[in-house]
Amino acid sequence: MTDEIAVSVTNLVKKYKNVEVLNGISLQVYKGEVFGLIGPNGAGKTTTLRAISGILKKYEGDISIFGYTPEEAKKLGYISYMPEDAFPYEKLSGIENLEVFAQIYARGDKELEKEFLELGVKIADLGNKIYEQTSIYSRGMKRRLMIARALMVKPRLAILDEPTTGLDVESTVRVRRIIRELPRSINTTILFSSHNMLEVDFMCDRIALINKGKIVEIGMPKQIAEKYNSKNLEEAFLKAIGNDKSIS
Ligand SMILES: Nc1ncnc2c1ncn2[C@@H]1O[C@H](COP(=O)(O)OP(=O)(O)OP(=O)(O)O)[C@@H](O)[C@H]1O
Repeated sequence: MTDEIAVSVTNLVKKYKNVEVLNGISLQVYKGEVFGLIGPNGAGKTTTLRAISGILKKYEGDISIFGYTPEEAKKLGYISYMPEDAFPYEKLSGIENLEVFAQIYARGDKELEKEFLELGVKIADLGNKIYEQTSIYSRGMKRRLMIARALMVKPRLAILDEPTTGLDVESTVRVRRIIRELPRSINTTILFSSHNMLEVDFMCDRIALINKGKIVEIGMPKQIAEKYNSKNLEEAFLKAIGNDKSIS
């Protein structure tokens, strides 16, 4: 991690038919960081990630990705985004799915394409199943393939929307390990979302707690827990939003 800023979001506001779903999000992610955007269902995580990834174009406020607008950064190939509902092409095998993406990102450089593919196979870690059609994959296998696809191209910024949601224990542990360990070796910054406040301690350098379209806290998980004199982030979150009466 360095002091260089990878993502800077200033006063991000998003309205749908005059309803503000993001009301003034500001955050910064440093280069090389694993940064978690954590909050309950409907808090605004996906909307924030879609704006940062250049998919959501209409919003108020400023977003800068390594000094570029999200759309510019996307065109430059700096961003790799995995949506919450990312699915492989079911008619293709796992490796063919990776090949399609490797080709696009390598932009004609055959050596680079090979390098991406090798890394993708390693991250997915699906053994011989990588050669089988993805229609037979379990949910966890599909998710691992999608994460491999997003990370194998060594993007400057990988944005993963709820990478562990709905996975069983084994797949969750594997995915958490990838997110925790890979960025350093491939020089990537990771921004991901989760509504599981208990998993992020292990995964993140820093987190932002988001609720009802607002950031309620930003910092290292341990510091936030300590600030609210809480044994974990879930408890700290409830205290931060003024709902600590529910804790016995
Ligand atoms: N296209 C849309 N039109 C209207 N409202 C929307 C639209 N997309 C999102 N919203 C609303 O914006 C709010 C934030 O949604 P968002 O998907 O960003 O939350 P989230 O934190 O990612 O939730 P989850 O954990 O359930 O995925 C919600 O109230 C949602 O209903």
